[in-house]
Amino acid sequence: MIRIEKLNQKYGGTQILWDLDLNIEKGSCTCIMGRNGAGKTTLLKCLMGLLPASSGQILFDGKPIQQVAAQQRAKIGIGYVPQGRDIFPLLTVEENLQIGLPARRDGLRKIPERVFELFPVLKEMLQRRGGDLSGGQQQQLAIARALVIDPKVLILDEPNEGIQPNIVRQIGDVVTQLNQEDGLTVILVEQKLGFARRVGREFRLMQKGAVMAADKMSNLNDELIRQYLAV
Ligand SMILES: Nc1ncnc2c1ncn2[C@@H]1O[C@H](COP(=O)(O)OP(=O)(O)OP(=O)(O)O)[C@@H](O)[C@H]1O
Repeated sequence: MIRIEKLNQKYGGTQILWDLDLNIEKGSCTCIMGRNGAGKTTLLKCLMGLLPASSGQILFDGKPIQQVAAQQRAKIGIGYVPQGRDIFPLLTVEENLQIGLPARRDGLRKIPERVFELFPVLKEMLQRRGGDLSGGQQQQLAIARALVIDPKVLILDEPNEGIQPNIVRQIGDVVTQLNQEDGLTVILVEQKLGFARRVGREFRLMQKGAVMAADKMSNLNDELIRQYLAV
């Protein structure tokens, strides 16, 4: 579904991604892991078109997408939940959710009921301002907003940062449901090993801007953890 080949990215003169290769199969749930500064967020931003790549290829469903503008990538089915959530604090929950509707490929202009099945709290809070929600509720809203576009792939950047444990569990359950019941392909940048193991079915380990190891989550052993994740 997503194939990245020899991707290079630079911030000014500093190269962050180095000939990065990544392959994501349809229906998979993949955790991208690595120490701080390994380039995980930079990779997602390149995938979303929020940062230009200096060279390399990004294929989505077999087609190169580098020329597709960031705002068009939602329309081709890439749902993105950025680090820090980025919901609109002055808009209501309902307005935050409606923003994604024009990007739907099927023309539906109503928030799908599935979103409220997954996040019932949002239904109760439709008229509240986004900025008045708790951090955990804002994260749920950010995920719901990405789902409103009916994505083919859902990309989440550290969805559990600064969120209380019971909401982290709920978010994990929702991601698992989306992947296993709805067949949605999921890519998750995650630092917390426990969450990654519970939710991810595959892993990719990054170091210095490249993917160093890729396998099923059940094969994430102590040696790999020591080499690529331990601080
Ligand atoms: N806007 C920027 N300008 C210059 N350098 C940047 C910028 N954003 C990130 N970097 C650098 O790029 C490198 C990779 O950062 P990135 O955020 O992609 O890493 P990460 O693996 O997501 O780390 P973290 O887990 O800390 O979010 C880091 O060295 C960082 O300092």
